[in-house]
Amino acid sequence: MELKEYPDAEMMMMDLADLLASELRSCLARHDHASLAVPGGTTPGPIFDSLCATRLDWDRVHVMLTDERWVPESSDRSNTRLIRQRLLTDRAAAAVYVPLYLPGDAPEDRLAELEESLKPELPLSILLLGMGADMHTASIFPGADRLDEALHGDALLVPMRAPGAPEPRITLSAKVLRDAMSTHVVITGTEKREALERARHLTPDEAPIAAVLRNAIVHWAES
Ligand SMILES: O=C(O)[C@H](O)[C@@H](O)[C@H](O)[C@H](O)COP(=O)(O)O
Repeated sequence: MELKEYPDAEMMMMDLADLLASELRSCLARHDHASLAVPGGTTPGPIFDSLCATRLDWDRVHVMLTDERWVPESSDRSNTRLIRQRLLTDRAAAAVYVPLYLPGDAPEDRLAELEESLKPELPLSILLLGMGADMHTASIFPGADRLDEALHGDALLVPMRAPGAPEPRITLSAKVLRDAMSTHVVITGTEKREALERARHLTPDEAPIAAVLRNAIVHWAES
């Protein structure tokens, strides 16, 4: 794992947007398309605000989420809604969106279709992850009902229910996350920095973020 510390979060978000753009450009120079997976939650919005205005061949970029809360897009808990509003806009409106949610009562109802549309995107070219103070990443939560399958199984996508998550989730599995060509984790604040340090000495079953740290660059700013 490599840790990059920044003087402040604003600078970190701008730098990360530039870094993701340059990785996308170099991937597009070698392949006909690039796949970019991004988290939802509260941290990455400013990265999206900057990245969406970047000049690149967005129509060859396939964008998806690392995980989704199983709520309709009209909900303000929807990560799809977040990236439609803040990433798939401006120049990036030309990107191809690969969904991680389809209307249905439960993630299990639409799992097969979602997996089919994900398959051609793998391995992911560029993966950006968030992390919770409980050391979850994507929606792979400690104590989740299908944690073992998400960490150690062959599935690409796993439905999840966890004490720390108010609604059912769907998440890329650790296998998909680990196979990404380039992995960045973005975190802010002292609590998450301490959680990261703890995770480095724990197993993925205790600290799911540990499953992806080996090849990741972690970007951190205090605030
Ligand atoms: O849907 C989600 O919640 C995310 O994709 C999740 O994995 C997120 O990255 C972490 O929970 C951190 O969330 P914050 O950035 O809100 O702290």
